[in-house]
Amino acid sequence: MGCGASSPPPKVPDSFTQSQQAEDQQTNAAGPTGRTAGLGTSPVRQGGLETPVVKPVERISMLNANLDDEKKDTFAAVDLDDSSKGLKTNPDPGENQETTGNVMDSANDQRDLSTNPTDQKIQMTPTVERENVTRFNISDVHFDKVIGEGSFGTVYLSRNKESGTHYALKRLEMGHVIRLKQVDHVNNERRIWASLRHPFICRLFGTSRDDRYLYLLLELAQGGEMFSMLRRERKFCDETAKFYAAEIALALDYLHRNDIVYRGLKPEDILISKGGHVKLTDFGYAKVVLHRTYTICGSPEYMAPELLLNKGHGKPVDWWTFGVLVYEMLVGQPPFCDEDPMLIYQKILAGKVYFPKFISSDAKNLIKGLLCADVKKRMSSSDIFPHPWFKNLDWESLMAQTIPPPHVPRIAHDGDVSCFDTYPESSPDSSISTVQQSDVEACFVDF
Ligand SMILES: Nc1ncnc2c1ncn2[C@@H]1O[C@H](COP(=O)(O)OP(=O)(O)OP(=O)(O)O)[C@@H](O)[C@H]1O
Repeated sequence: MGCGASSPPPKVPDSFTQSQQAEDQQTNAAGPTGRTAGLGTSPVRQGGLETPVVKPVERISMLNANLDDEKKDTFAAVDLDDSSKGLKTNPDPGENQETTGNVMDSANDQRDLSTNPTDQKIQMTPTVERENVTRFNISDVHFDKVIGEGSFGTVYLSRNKESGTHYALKRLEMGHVIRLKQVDHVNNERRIWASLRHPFICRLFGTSRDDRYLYLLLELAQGGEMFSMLRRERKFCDETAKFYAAEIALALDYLHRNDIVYRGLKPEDILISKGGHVKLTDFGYAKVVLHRTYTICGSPEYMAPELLLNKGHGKPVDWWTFGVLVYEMLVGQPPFCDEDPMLIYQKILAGKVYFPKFISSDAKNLIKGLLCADVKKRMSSSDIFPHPWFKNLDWESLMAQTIPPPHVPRIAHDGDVSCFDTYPESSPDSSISTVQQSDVEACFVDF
C-alpha cells in the first residue's frame, strides 16, 4: 500500500481529545488584534505533554472564505499514494564556527551569519552554549511598542538606549511559565536558539531577567509575518512561493543537520527581513532529537499524522509541515482545514488532498511527496533540493541572498515596524506576582 492510502481515517485517540478539552479551558486568551495567540489554535505545552489548545479561530474561517466556490470546483482530490522514495540519511555536517558577539552590537551583522549551513555543525555542549548568548542588563533596553503576541510571550520593538540599535525583545512572565510547567521548554528554547547561526533564522543575541520576567533579545525582522502577507495577497504565485519555500528548506535542513527538530512551522513564525528574506522565529517547540520524541505539539492544520497517532516523531515531522506550508502558500489555505479541529485531524489521517488545477504538476508532486503519511517514504532535503519544482533555482545564490526577493518591504527607518499589526498600549499589570528568588535560581539560572 502506498503512503497515505485511502483507508478510513483512524480514530483520534481519546486521551488526546480529553487533554485537549481540559487545556482548552486554560488558555483562551485572544490577542488585542482579535487574533488568538499563535495560529489561533495555539498549543499549550504543559506538564511535559504538549497538547494543542483548539479554538475556533478567525484564521480558519478567513482561510475558508478565501476559497470561493468557483475555485472549489476546480479542485481535484488526490490520494497521497505515490512519491515513494527511500529513507534519506543526513550527511555528516562539517565544522561549526562559533562566534561570541557583543550582544548590543551585533544586530546588524547579518552577513556574519551567512555561512553555508550545510557545512556547519552546532556545538551543543553547555559550555559553548553559555558563551553563545550574552546576559544583558534589561535597564539598558528601551521598550518601544508591542509588535507581537504569542501564547507565552509578548514581543516588543526595543532599542539599546546607548547605541540606538533596534531589536525584537520577547518577554515571558516567569510565574506564567512556571504555572504552565513550561520551564524546560523555555530553557530549551534559549539553549537551542543560542547556538543557531543562519541567515534565514532570527538571531538570539542575549537573555536577561528581572523579578517578574525573562527576556530574549532577538534580531528584529522588520518585514512582519508571512501570515499577514499571505492574508493580504490571498495566495502566492508559483515563483514567490518557491522563493520562500526554498529559504525555509535551507533553514530546516540546517537545523536537521544539527539534530534539531523545529516542530513549529507556521506562517506566523516565518518573518520577513528588511531585505525581503525569510527569518524563522520562535524556537519554543524546537528540540534536539536524535531518534524520536513523543510529545505532541504544533498547530492543528500543521500536525503530521505520526504526531496525531503518537507514534513518536523526528525530523520528518518538519518536512510534513513544510508540505502544508507550500500548499498554503500556493492555494491560500492549508490542505487540511475545518472550523472543527477534530475534523482537521480526521482529514490529516485520511490523507486526501485537493489540488486546484492551477497548481503545477511539479509543485503537486513535491507536496504529495511531503504530505506522505509514511515517514520512511516522506521526502526530505535530499529529495527537495534536486526536485524539479526547484529546477531553475541556484541554491548557492539563494543562500548568499543574491537572488532578489519577490517582495521587499517598505521600511522607512530602522525602527519602522509598520509591517506588523498594531497592538494597544499595554499598561503595567499589577496582578503579576513576583517570583520567589529561590524559584528563579532553580528554574532560570541560564537567563
Ligand atoms: N525577531 C522578531 N522580529 C519581529 N517580530 C517578532 C520576532 N519574533 C517574534 N515576533 C513577533 O511576535 C509574535 C509572537 O512571537 P512568538 O511566536 O515567539 O511568541 P510565542 O509566545 O512563543 O508564540 P506561540 O503562541 O507561537 O508559542 C510573532 O508571531 C511575531 O509577530
